[in-house]
Amino acid sequence: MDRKQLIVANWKMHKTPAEAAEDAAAIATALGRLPDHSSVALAPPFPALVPVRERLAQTQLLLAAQNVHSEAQGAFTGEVSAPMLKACGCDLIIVGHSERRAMANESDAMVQAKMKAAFQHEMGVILCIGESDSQRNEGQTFKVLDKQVREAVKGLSVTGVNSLVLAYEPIWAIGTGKTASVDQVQEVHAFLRETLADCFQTGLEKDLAKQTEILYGGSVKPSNIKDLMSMKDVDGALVGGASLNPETFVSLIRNGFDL
Ligand SMILES: O=C(CO)COP(=O)(O)O
Repeated sequence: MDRKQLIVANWKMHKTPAEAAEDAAAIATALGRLPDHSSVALAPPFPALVPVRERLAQTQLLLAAQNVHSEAQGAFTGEVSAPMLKACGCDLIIVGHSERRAMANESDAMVQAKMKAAFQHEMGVILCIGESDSQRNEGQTFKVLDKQVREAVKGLSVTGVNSLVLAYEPIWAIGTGKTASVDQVQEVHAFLRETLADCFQTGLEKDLAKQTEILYGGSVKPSNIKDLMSMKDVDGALVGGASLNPETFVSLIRNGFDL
């Protein structure tokens, strides 16, 4: 069983629905048919999900949401639930992004509940984890990541493991232009693969955990994606800034997938 390659555009709080739909169509047209085992997903802001989905019909591109609430419905002003995102045509949900952990105080327990909601409604999860600058400088990187992974996947079913993608995003590398070195990234990804397998008991779960795609995120650009993806345990990227311009993002994908 081979791992797949995946490159995801996280558009964060950028683009109106019309702009997002136009850019999605431009990306899909420029890419054409993708090789087997290589996928691309777009994560626009909530209001753009449906228009982007419409433009992605008949294409292989996947649609991702940037967040989800753990409950299916209720008095949660400003929140969006998993069944709503499913109805918008989402394939994946980004959960636990460091910006949400910092801005909205999302705890590991909340992240876990959000993941469960996504799986219950048959969507995949891109689980973001990563250490801060001070945690790395204090030698806490592996301890922090170990806790984030273990707390998030506690009680996860086989189906859950099967629908999980990890995204290692060191906070100090997000939007800073400071990319982690390929050796730093490989070291962390290998650690994450082992840690994830160690979270499960059965052979099947452990095998699935070892096959989990692990993406890197943090100042990924067309110029560094090839080197990052040449590392053994790097299966793709979660891209912020360099995904906003369709031409730049398409060239990043071409370099990453060797197209
Ligand atoms: O946070 C990120 C993707 O989720 C990374 O953002 P940048 O690519 O802008 O550093």
